[in-house]
Amino acid sequence: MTGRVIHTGQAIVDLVLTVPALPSAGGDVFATSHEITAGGGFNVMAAARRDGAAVVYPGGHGTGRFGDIVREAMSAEGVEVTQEPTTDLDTGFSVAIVDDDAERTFVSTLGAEGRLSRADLDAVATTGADVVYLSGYSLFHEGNGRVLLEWLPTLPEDTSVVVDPSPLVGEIPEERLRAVAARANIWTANESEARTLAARLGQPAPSPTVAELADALARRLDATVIVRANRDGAVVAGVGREPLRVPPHPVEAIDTNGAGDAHTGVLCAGLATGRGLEEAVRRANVAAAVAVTQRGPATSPTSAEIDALL
Ligand SMILES: Nc1ncnc2c1ncn2[C@@H]1O[C@H](COP(=O)(O)OP(=O)(O)OP(=O)(O)O)[C@@H](O)[C@H]1O
Ligand SMILES: Cc1ncc(CO)c(N)n1
Repeated sequence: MTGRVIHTGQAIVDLVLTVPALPSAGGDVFATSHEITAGGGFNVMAAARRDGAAVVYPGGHGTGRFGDIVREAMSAEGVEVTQEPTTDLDTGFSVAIVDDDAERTFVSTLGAEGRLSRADLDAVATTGADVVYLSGYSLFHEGNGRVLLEWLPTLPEDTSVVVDPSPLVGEIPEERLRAVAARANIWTANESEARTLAARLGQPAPSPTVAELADALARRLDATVIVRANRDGAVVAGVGREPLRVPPHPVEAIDTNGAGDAHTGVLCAGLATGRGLEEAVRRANVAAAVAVTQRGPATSPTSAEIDALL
């Protein structure tokens, strides 16, 4: 059965500034280049669309220049946008400062995206074939997070709920993580955030290998856990199964930004279009590998490109 990817994150604008080095606090520097693009959760949606899934965006989007940018980008990728634009607010944005080592520093603010309501989510009429994607950016946002946590228990039993808890900023109470865990089927995180998550859940540190980390998290969360391990590919773990290492697609990385979003988008697309978990992760590794060979955030390949490389 084919379902849709219901993306409950936020489509916001990225203001990307490339600098030789970050100035210290109070300092000044000229950017060597700049770019204004749709970003944030849009990258996940674009990746899922390109791998052939129907994608629904129930989140907010504003009226103004930034709202126009994200709407145009979502329309170009064929994302179904269910809300009308918010009339009294523009779309939010991230200022992303990229230094010479491609290290990114983000400061983000939500506009219309910060006003998710229960009615917005109910309007999607999620079915058991659909895959719901949740990210830390919305789960740990005060207003949106509360609405999402109230909505999760109302989902059909068969709906897969995929959580990327990034960013695990600040003091996220363990009870909030537990409330998400009560409904989430699949957690996916990069290695450093998987370690942070394990620590928040009381996992005694240090957990030596990625496979052991994924396995420990799967038990703690009572769910399938995927740990993205950069140039080592990914590990899939679950309760009652041996952790499985899914090898990387070997490439020469140029810009790793957006690899995680491409990975998660293609993972969700695979599950929504009826692929098995392992196959979905294999495809996600290929898509993320292609994404790191190109500069920019929404650089995920099409289904045909992934098929050709598998
Ligand atoms: N150098 C590489 N070669 C091959 N595949 C890679 C490489 N770097 C990343 N990948 C692929 O991209 C996936 C996600 O990368 P990573 O583990 O860095 O996640 P992330 O930290 O969430 O990414 P991001 O840089 O977008 O935050 C990996 O699981 C892997 O499949
Ligand atoms: C999925 C995702 N990635 C990145 C950001 C930061 O802009 C966001 N809001 N959502």
